[in-house]
Amino acid sequence: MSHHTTSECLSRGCSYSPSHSLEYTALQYASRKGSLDEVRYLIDSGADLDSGPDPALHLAIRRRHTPIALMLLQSGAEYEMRDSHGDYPIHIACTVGLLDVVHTLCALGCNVEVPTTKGLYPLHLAAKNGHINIIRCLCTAGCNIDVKYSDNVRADVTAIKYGYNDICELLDKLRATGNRDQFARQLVPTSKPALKLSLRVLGNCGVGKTSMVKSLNAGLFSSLFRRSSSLQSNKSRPSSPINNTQIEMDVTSRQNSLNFESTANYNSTNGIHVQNVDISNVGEVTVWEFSGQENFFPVYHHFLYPNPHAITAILFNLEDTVNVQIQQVLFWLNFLMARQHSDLPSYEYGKIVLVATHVDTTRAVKNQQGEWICPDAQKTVDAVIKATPHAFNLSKSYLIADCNVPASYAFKQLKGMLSALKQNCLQQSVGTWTGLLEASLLWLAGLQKQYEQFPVLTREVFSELLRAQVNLLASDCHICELLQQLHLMGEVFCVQQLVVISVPWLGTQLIGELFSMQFQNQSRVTGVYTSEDFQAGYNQCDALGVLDLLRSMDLCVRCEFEGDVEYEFPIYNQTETLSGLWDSGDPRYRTTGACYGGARLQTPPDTCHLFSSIFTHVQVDLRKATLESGAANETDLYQWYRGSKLCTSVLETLITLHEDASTGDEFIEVKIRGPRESSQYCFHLFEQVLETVGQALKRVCPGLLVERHVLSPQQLRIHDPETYAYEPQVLAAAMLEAESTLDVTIHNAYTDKQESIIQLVLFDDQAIAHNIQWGCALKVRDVPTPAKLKLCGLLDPPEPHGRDWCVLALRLGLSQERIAALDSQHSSCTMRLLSIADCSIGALVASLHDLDRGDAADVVLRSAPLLKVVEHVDS
Ligand SMILES: Nc1nc2c(ncn2[C@@H]2O[C@H](COP(=O)(O)OP(=O)(O)OP(=O)(O)O)[C@@H](O)[C@H]2O)c(=O)[nH]1
Repeated sequence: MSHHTTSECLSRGCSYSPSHSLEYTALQYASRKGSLDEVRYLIDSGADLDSGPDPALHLAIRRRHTPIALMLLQSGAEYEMRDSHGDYPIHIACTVGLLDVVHTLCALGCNVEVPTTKGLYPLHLAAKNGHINIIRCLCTAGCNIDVKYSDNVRADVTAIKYGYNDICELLDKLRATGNRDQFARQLVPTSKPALKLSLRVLGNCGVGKTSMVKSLNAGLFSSLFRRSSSLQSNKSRPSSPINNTQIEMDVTSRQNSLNFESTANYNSTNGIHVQNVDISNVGEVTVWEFSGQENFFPVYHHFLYPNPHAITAILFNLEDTVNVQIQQVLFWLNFLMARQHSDLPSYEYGKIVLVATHVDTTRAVKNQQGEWICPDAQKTVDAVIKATPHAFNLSKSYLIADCNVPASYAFKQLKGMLSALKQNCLQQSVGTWTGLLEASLLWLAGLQKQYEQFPVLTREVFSELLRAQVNLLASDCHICELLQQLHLMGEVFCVQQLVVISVPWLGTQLIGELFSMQFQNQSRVTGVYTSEDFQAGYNQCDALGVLDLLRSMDLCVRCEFEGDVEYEFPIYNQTETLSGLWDSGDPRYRTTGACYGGARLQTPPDTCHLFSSIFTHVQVDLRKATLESGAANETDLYQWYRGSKLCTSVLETLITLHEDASTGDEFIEVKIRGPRESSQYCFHLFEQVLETVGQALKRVCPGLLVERHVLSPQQLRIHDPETYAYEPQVLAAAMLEAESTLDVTIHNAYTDKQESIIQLVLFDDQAIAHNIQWGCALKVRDVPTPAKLKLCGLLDPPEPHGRDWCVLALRLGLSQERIAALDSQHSSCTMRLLSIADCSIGALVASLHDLDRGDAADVVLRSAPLLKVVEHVDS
């Protein structure tokens, strides 16, 4: 131990050990050194946990190795024992400030009122070192707050002496209120689960989301009333929004079928309508109704977080053609799955249920139970299930409803599903109800009134208020857990450092207004606001607060130019593309040897329209990255509607969103150019921009599968309006087959010429090859998780000819025992297999081909990374 640590320790109150003179056991050594693996191994091999005089536990805590200390405690290490300095573990933990360890010690029932040999109590030690959360923990565990140090000093006095007034104040208040026991009891977890179900309702405009929620909300009497009102609304309802002529067109034009605009003949929901609905036999359910209007989609990922207590309903209208129904449902299913982390087990997101609506206006008939029989609905559901084998949480059973009739079979079924989910959750007893949660729920109702105007607090203010008004002893950990529970229940919405205490306000008054068509039509075309401008446009509450919240939700970026602060909202940017943005006549890029390169990011062929709701987030991240890189970099970023241009000294990069008018397919194009001899620079900037774009896509849509197609540099150089894009699976297959990757050349179908891999991705500079690793040589773990999930859909189901995951495992050299051992971890066998397979991507593809699973091989080839930039190795 160094001299420095010695004096530090002495001043902090716990003792100093001349440890090098002691003889340690292996466990003591490993614990002191902080080697978790060694400690685990030694514990497993039966090492004596408590050999002294300085036991492993004491040593680990002194060196602040929390995980080791916790492991030793879990394994039964003795904690009521002094070390060579006369300290108990609790003394050391209170001195150095290991809250988790103190927490665990208290939970194990350790004595919190034992003094050190110098007469200091744990409370004094924590007070002296300013660990207020540990003070809370000790008080919760029942320690005497009036206990006096040997010179007759109380802990609050110690705190004052060392300048920790907050601790003194806490102890004073505790003494004054006399509610300490009640506070402590509130923090004790009960066996009752913290459970409130959520129902998320998604679908295009006018499919019946609002009507369904209203019916769900209707009591017996109002339900009688709703039936008659619905008849009226049907009468007044003009012909269905999509008429027959349009249906004919839909077969060729996917865009038309994915019409996200609402027709004017009903009141379309704006934003996200969040409400509590009390359902008989189920109890309170938070219902989230997501508007079908496209302008709101960019915020939905914030609300589609993992929640095993949720059911998500996707509605579709039976008045549409089957084709349109399928496309709409697939859109929403892909939209949802894109927002799920593919590596989380699917139950984390709850079940997805399809609901066919408007059955009353079709020619469907009812059976004796009152259940609708509708072949069209069946066709749609079958097609959707077939197209998405990897949607593991999609329920096979679906509902058919007239959304305006609450007392019908479909609603009974829906309530049955919610009730079954509740039973299921109760059995698994997820989450723990505490008195604190209960008290907080009551308290929140009052707080919402108090902050009605702008119901947003920082976590810090929330904690302060909660402690002042609910529970003085709630530690940061308690509050963190409480906020997670409240967030999951839909009672609050936490984003970064902010807590929104009224979720309905957030969904309707804030998002519903600010991103409505009406507001967007009046917004500034550049999307750039000063806080005063913003206040003028939205005067319901303080602009700075709102801007802070929107910034936390990544909807705008705060930019400071020479002391002036502006907020950029790519979501409002309606600026047209500037002409001359990518001027073919620019002399810098006309010389021979000028560098050109580009890529097209696409979602898989069977998906469409997933990028529009994300692209503004790409623009947010591009702005942030530009600000972070600093002005020193001579970097300028121009942004317009669906496009950005980055100018970095001599290089130009264009990032644009395109939609193929004939198919509705979308892609993000990234193009770069630089003068001659800038290949290295181009290559690295290009990869960096792709990384930024990729990160933004991942942030919003962690489950989105993105393919990287390569644009022909030959054609980019001559500004050919129709540039050929090489498909990733073609490139990857060619590279796999070639003896040497650098020799690969590929045929350009537009120009009928060959282009080499060096030209395609290395800016015609072979030297760059030293800085990269080719995709096929990467390991299976580098396959993006969404692609792995897709493989699960293909390889999990047992195959009569054994062409499934079992045989794949054998081919990859994984023994039977290994596979069997894996069975207990993940829900999908393929996912387990891919998580441990240590072979290259190329080997995986080869094995899949050997198994005659071209479909699975294709998924890998399309989505595997093309290359990976490795640490700069100078050639
Ligand atoms: N006949 C019939 N009409 C329905 C049914 N469901 C909804 N409607 C009618 O269709 C219109 C639109 O329904 P909403 O429930 O408002 O649609 P929505 O899905 O909430 O639409 P947005 O709020 O725009 O996202 C209303 O006039 C409803 O009365 C149904 O099952 N049968």
